[in-house]
Amino acid sequence: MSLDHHVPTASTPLVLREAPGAERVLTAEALEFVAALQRRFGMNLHALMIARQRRQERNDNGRLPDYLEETQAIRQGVWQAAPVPEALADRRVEITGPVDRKMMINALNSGARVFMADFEDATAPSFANIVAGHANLLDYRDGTLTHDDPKTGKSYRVGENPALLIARPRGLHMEEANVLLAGRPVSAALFDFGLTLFHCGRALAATGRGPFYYLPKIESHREAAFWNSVFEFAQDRVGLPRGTIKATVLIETLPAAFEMDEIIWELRDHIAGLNCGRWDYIFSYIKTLRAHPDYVLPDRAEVIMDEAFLAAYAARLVKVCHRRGVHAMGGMAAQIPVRNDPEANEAALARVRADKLREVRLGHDGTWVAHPDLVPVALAVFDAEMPGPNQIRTPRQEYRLLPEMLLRPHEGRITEEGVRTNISVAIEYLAQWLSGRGAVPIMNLMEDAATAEISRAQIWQWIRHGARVAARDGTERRMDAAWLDALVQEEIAAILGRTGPGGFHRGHYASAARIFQEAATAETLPDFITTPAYAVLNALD
Ligand SMILES: CC(=O)SCCNC(=O)CCNC(=O)[C@H](O)C(C)(C)COP(=O)(O)OP(=O)(O)OC[C@H]1O[C@@H](n2cnc3c(N)ncnc32)[C@H](O)[C@@H]1OP(=O)(O)O
Ligand SMILES: O=CC(=O)O
Ligand SMILES: [Mg+2]
Repeated sequence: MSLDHHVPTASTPLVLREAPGAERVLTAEALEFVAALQRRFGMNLHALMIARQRRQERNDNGRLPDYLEETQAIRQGVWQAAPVPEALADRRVEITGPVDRKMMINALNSGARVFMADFEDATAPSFANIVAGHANLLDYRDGTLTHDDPKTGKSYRVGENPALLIARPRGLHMEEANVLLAGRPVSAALFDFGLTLFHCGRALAATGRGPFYYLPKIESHREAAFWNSVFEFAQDRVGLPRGTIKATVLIETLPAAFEMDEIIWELRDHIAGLNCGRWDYIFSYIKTLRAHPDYVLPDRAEVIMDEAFLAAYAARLVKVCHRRGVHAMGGMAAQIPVRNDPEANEAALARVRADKLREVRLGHDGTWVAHPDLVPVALAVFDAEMPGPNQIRTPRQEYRLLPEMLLRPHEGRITEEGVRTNISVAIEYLAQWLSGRGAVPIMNLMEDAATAEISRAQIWQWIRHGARVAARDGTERRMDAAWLDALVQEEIAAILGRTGPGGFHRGHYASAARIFQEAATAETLPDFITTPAYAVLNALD
């Protein structure tokens, strides 16, 4: 593999690393497109990231999130977004997964209406993974996405009626460290969006099946306006009519939950819906309210969708979406099939079924599943409860969602089991992430970047506020850094016992434990665990 296909100049991006497939993905024209986006929008993005910090400082100084006064007219106005295209009218079950070749084919063939090809929560963003993901999308475009597994002898081909593909680029806070423009890394979000649009946009538009996107981790309507400008610029440049791109915005940060109308308004020509990204949302709740002792959450397992701030947010999302004529998508239950234990498997499926029933009855127009075996489970619920393609026009009793309802914490205990589980999940997940895997089964649950963020943020929050923990021996003790240190050492000993020294080293467990412990004991909660982890991942890649 050589980099001869791309000779850098001062004004073109410099690609620092080789990766299989790069000669097809990182063509001079495609890189020039990414560079054009970066030149035009890089400074705006920088300003938006500073605005995030400023808002967080205000939250840290005692302010609580609230509806914005200056956008009241948008919230109260009678208006709707541009109509959702026919291809997206019925999206009752969407499967998500990393941009791994075999999994993409499995997802496209899963029977779900939509497949979200995820460069974000489900993908560890090594350059190899990212470039391979983009190469897979090129093959999807060309009808050549096939895979022959030498280990199992299984052959994978995309079948008839594949799921509709929606791509999720990385979040606005991420950089692609391996592609520099004028000496600075380009935005990972612009990189992923730019490459997918440049390579696949026109082909998808010609079939009426795209280009469609999920937009992650947006924190404000200004960020939505940013994406809208990116879409307009990008469509003009590749020769697509404005309004061709349709995005579904994940409402997965607490600040964004207060700006749902405004986000739809800013993207009104380019939006198809909002989605309850519940896992990042819980993480964002902890992060946004990190300085406030009254908002400490109980064990992660007790932070459930039908209560407190999560129930209020889901209800608001359905209400706002339907008022504005777009889809209100549900989210991901963490349960996945349990192999070799029929009873545990049935219990997991029952949890997923109950979650999907709650969503469809609340008014959601579709939902997410993490695994092909869960597609029929979710489909059965939505088919039984949702006779039409969606519920956008189904009238519903609406009630006013006050700011305090969107902020109300769950009640429940913090237990030693909860503390130990968070430590174990965070270290195991980070080790897998550093090994190149972004979605992982741990203790029979789907874990990805969002769920792992909750685990590590909870430990930080409990230390910061000296939470009282119900210990195994029946006593109560305060969470502190010294106890965390002892528990991390125990966890490391247990992992070493399981893996042996070679496996421990190869599995990157020491780095994982260090990244986790530093983040959990930092003076200020670090914004994203994937930022320090990315520096390590990129050095390993
Ligand atoms: C918070 C959020 O952002 S949620 C969205 C992001 N997260 C995700 O997308 C998670 C997606 N899910 C997954 O990655 C996986 O299901 C995991 C990691 C949870 C479990 O993976 P595994 O333990 O490997 O699952 P399992 O062994 O049961 O897989 C069985 C088969 O289903 C396939 N499969 C499992 N999940 C998926 C998926 N989401 N998409 C496509 N195929 C899948 C496997 O590749 C495997 O295929 P094969 O039989 O052809 O080899
Ligand atoms: O991206 C989805 C989430 O739950 O986080
Ligand atoms: Mg998320």
